[in-house]
Amino acid sequence: MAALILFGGGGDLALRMLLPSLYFLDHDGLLPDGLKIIAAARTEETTEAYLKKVREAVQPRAEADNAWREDSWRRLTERLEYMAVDATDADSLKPLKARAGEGAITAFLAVSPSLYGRIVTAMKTAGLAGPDDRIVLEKPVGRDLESFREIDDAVADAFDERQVFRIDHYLGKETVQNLIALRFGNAIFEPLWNNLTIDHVQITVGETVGVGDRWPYYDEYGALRDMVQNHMLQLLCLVAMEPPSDLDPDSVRNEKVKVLRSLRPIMAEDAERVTVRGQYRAGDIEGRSVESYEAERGQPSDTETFVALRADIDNWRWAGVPFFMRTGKRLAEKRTEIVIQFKPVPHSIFGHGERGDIYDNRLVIELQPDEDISLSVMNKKPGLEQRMQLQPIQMSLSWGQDGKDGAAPRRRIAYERLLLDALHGDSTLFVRRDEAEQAWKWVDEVADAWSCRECRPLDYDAGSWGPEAADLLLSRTGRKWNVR
Ligand SMILES: NC(=O)C1=CN([C@@H]2O[C@H](COP(=O)(O)OP(=O)(O)OC[C@H]3O[C@@H](n4cnc5c(N)ncnc54)[C@H](OP(=O)(O)O)[C@@H]3O)[C@@H](O)[C@H]2O)C=CC1
Ligand SMILES: O=C1O[C@H](COP(=O)(O)O)[C@@H](O)[C@H](O)[C@H]1O
Repeated sequence: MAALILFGGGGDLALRMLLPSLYFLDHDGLLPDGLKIIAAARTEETTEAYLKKVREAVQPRAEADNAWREDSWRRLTERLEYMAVDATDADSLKPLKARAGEGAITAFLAVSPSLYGRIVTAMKTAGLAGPDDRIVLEKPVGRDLESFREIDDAVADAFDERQVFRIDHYLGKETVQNLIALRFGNAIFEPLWNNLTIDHVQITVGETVGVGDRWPYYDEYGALRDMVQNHMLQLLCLVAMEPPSDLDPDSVRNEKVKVLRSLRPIMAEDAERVTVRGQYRAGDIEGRSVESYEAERGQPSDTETFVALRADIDNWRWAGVPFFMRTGKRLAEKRTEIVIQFKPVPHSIFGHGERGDIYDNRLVIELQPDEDISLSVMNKKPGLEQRMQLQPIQMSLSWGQDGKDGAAPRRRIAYERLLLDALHGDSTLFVRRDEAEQAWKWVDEVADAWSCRECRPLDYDAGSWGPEAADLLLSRTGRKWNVR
């Protein structure tokens, strides 16, 4: 019988994301028959007390989706138990091994990455790293290339690469997978997907939340390492990669690595021209006053809570097409989107002026708050005017209403897909070692460029779209952000 072990089973990630995901999977009958789930952390508590906490976390979320059923909850509780263990201590893990039984083990490390090395070593000693076992690692693995390699070497000492599942939860998001379907399941986009037709690409991950209590972690990492190294570069790879020969994990990941290897390094002399660092001061968000990062942190800090960058991909497909990325905390909106901005028509036959009424076509892949893919195209305004009037319209390419009773399907938590794939041993949506290495290499160069130039973060008001310099990054090249 297989077992899933959640190290850090009482932590924020486990209670907010992993256990609700497991509830939904069980509710939908998707968990493997007989799968045991063992939540493990150091706190001494009974399974009963633990289940009470889990229920408090899961029930409101499931009710909000009209998916709370007592019999589904009972089914989950029959397979879920809690064990108090110190995961860094092999002796403490031995009873866990006995409880997990003989089947394959999937261990999810929802603990601080600083413990990964010691935990995998203890797992190996305790017999929890057999050839059929798997390990799932949460990001961030390391703080730079060197520390990534140090941790990953310890992991590689216990597990083969095929057993290691490095999570980037953005890859579990439905729209991110839909991007793969859009690009490679349709013939119409591929001929346009290059520097002949595309002017530039924008990737925005805006958050309204602040850093808050997470500052001890965040202050050491900042937005570059927390978001760009992983989520944003993964999105960039999926937009920019060549068509893989199939959906085999290595075929897809080989293509992503090629993109990362083609990223032009950002050197110290480029830092001011192609990057912007920011940090929020106090401001208003959604009608509420919020404090500055410095106040949350309790002292001044040089950590960036906002980054905007221009990335260039030096290959045939993308030569001359800038990829603009921006992400930040305490921005005006919670909004994640990828914008593919097409070039203008070569000559306008409509009206006067340089371009007449024409707006350039734009494909917007929205991940949050809504999931949607829309293409803006020009259309004739209805009417009998002498001169034909045009208007842009948005064509939504979203998936259809194919849920139960014709309703839209439930929006799944990204971890549902990823947990299921890890349990089935499918690593397509996980990050391979060389991918993480290349991403760290590029990010390290940006961080080095900043420290060479002593680039301090620029202030921005909470509730804005970041420092003005982020707008200038585009306007200097005659472009602008889709949302400002
Ligand atoms: N929270 C989030 O939204 C996100 C988190 N992550 C990553 O997920 C991981 C966990 O984060 P988060 O849940 O926020 O952290 P928390 O601090 O909330 O939880 C950590 C958990 O680890 C347990 N733990 C600590 N030491 C040990 C040990 N030696 N043996 C067994 N269990 C231990 C703690 O319980 P106890 O003290 O009882 O041992 C606790 O249950 C981190 O890598 C983080 O970067 C990534 C993306 C988002
Ligand atoms: O990994 C992380 O992601 C979240 C944003 O995730 P989302 O799914 O809500 O977009 C971010 O808040 C956090 O700082 C980062 O560690």
